[in-house]
Amino acid sequence: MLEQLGLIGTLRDEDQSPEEPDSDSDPEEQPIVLNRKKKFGSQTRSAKDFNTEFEFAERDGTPNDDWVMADVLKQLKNRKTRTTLDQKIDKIRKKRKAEEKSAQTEAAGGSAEKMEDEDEEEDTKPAAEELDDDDDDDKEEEEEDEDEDEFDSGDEEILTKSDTLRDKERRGRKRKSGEEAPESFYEDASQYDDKLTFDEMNLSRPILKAVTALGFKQPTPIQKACIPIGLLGRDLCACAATGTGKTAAFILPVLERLVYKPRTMQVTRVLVLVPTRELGIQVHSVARQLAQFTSITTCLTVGGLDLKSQEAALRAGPDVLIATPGRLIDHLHNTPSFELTHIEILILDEADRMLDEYFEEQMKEIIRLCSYNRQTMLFSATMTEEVKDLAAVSLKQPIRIFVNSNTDVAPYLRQEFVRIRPNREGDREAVVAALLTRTFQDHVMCFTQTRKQAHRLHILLGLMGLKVGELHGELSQNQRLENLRRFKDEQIDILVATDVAARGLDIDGVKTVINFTMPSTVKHYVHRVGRTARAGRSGRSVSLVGESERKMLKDVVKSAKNSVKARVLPPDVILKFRDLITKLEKDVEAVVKLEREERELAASEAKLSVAQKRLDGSASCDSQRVWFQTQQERKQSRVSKALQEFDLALRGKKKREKFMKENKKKDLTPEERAQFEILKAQMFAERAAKRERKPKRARAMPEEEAPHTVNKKERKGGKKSVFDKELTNTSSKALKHYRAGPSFTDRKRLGLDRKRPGGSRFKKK
Ligand SMILES: Nc1ncnc2c1ncn2[C@@H]1O[C@H](COP(=O)(O)OP(=O)(O)OP(=O)(O)O)[C@@H](O)[C@H]1O
Repeated sequence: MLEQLGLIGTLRDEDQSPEEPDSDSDPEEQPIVLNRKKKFGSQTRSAKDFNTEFEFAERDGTPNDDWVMADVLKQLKNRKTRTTLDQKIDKIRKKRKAEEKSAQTEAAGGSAEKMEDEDEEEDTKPAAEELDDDDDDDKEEEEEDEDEDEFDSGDEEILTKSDTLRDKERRGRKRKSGEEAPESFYEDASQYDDKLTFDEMNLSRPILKAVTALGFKQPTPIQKACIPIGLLGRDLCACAATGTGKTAAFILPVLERLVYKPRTMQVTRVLVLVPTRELGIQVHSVARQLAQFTSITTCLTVGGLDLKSQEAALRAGPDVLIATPGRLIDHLHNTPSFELTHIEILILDEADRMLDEYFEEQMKEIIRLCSYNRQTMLFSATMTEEVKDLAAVSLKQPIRIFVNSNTDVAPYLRQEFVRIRPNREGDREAVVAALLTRTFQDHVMCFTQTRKQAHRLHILLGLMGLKVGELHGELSQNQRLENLRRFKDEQIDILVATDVAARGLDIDGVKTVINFTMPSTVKHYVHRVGRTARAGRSGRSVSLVGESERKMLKDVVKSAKNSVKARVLPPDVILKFRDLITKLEKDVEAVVKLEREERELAASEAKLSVAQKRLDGSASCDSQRVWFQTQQERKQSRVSKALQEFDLALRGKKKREKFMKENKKKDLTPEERAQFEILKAQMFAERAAKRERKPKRARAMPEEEAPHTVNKKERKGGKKSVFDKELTNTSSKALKHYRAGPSFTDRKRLGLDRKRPGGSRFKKK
């Protein structure tokens, strides 16, 4: 079977024969076995990953954060659409059903001979009607179940080589990564007191009370390692697998320090930066819940929520501010009296993302505005070079806490792959539809590379009668939060999302993550699949892997600690779903048309209302906000960045160029659509690789304070240093500054004599 699949050969070693499947039984009925040697259960869990006595998943009831969410929802702008996408999908489905019914009645009126013919046709029809019709009869359901058994019991194969080999590779890698992190810079504190309890952490009563209210019985390893160090006020750089409680690991010491050292002024003392709005809302919710029995105030400042109420909240000087970079900078420029000079603690959640190219300019600006004498803490499940680079310039004697390696997936995750055969790229939608209708019916997150594909999958699966929602950057904030809420509340079974939902989101009970295409990097993969198997629970990921994505699969297999499996769908099932999708294509178009019409109507209504207001003389003449980058500039820089990426991805790759050119204008076939998704991921990966090779530019403090970070290439090369810039800056302000020499604060900071050589600048007359 595996040879037929040809998976092992290219994945690992040509000569290596595949191992036998470990189980013939139905995986749905059995607890998921993640490691063939270690059976699932507390007795045999790897001591490395978790303490055997540690009951992560057990809590005293589910904490309720509705009260926190209610406050957030108040900040939403109420932009209503006429009808939701689901209503449109429903409308088209009903229309189609009615058409089918009338066709059937017409056919029933025909001759007996004709009827026989049609019956035969029905038999050859795919699971189509069985699948998309809610009123399936029992017989059909039975057939489905049989299919399911057949599929589940025999079709899984093990892909990976023995664990020993992987261990060897890991040891090799560890040694390597040890070399990458010179001890001179990082003090390593990855070892922690495994027996430490919350009570022994010197946390004050109101905080311990909140910990209990959240149902946390014991700290997780990353919490045991980070909380004591965070409390000491030390800078740290922490890495632990997804879903292992990093949020509380940084919130708890922060709150304790605020309780211990009460405020003397009404100023913001803690800043937590996150990459996405939803993550901001989530972190804010955790912070509020953990601070609920203290007088500590928190504030959320993320895009998509009401600016005015955020401004008012910021002016009050909340103790803890949780923000996304863009919105924060907007406030820094436009909210009078709001500044970061009093920030005592800066936290970057998803630090590698916060410090990558995308946020580079904004982060430089923010770090520059923060007080220098602060504690800085970096957290992520995937700490990388960029982090080390910025850590080198903005952390002071940092402590490195790596509870997991940066490619480790969640400990109880079972990883599976479905091979997409060459020239069968167009099967992806069919495979996903088959998986979602037959095997993974609820609590599923499905990731796509593009918003367009996410939207299409939503429509397609919706037309098949599944309860689906989507989450990506093209939706309004209302829609994003509403879809997330519906998924959390189990009103929808499947959430189709782009990478905007890949990091940090903690959605209770996600059982399965499906990757429509492999993400662009292993890092992205780790975060995507990290939406399941959280807080000590088990979960499963299923990734569709085509020819061009094998390299990525190979990387994932290499870093996997547990066996990685190949899931095989019977070809006839795929065929049936493919036919079904072809049949539904018209309906997809009809839904898209409804959407377009509604959009056009809304646009012309908006124009009308603006014109009306102008006529009435009531058009708003609000003063324009000042942008860090104006909307136009941001747009321009995005376009030029996209062009650069595109250029980079196509350079020397004629095939791609041809493909992109040919397919830009016409409607894409399923194959082309899938190919486009993969290309997008590849382009992203290439850009990331290029970035890796590029000398890093982020400099958060003067060079002399981080001498070991000065890049040799930069010194030699044409790149201008801060020094060069200073020499060539001839603005009157700069000249005055140089004539006067270092300021009092600079002298103090650099340990120079506090008095200027020539006495005071302002001599008494
Ligand atoms: N000590 C604890 N005991 C039980 N549950 C906990 C504990 N600490 C955190 N949790 C729960 O674990 C889940 C995951 O936590 P969190 O979202 O902080 O993970 P994370 O490590 O930040 O993940 P990611 O890398 O995906 O951002 C949350 O539901 C949280 O409430």
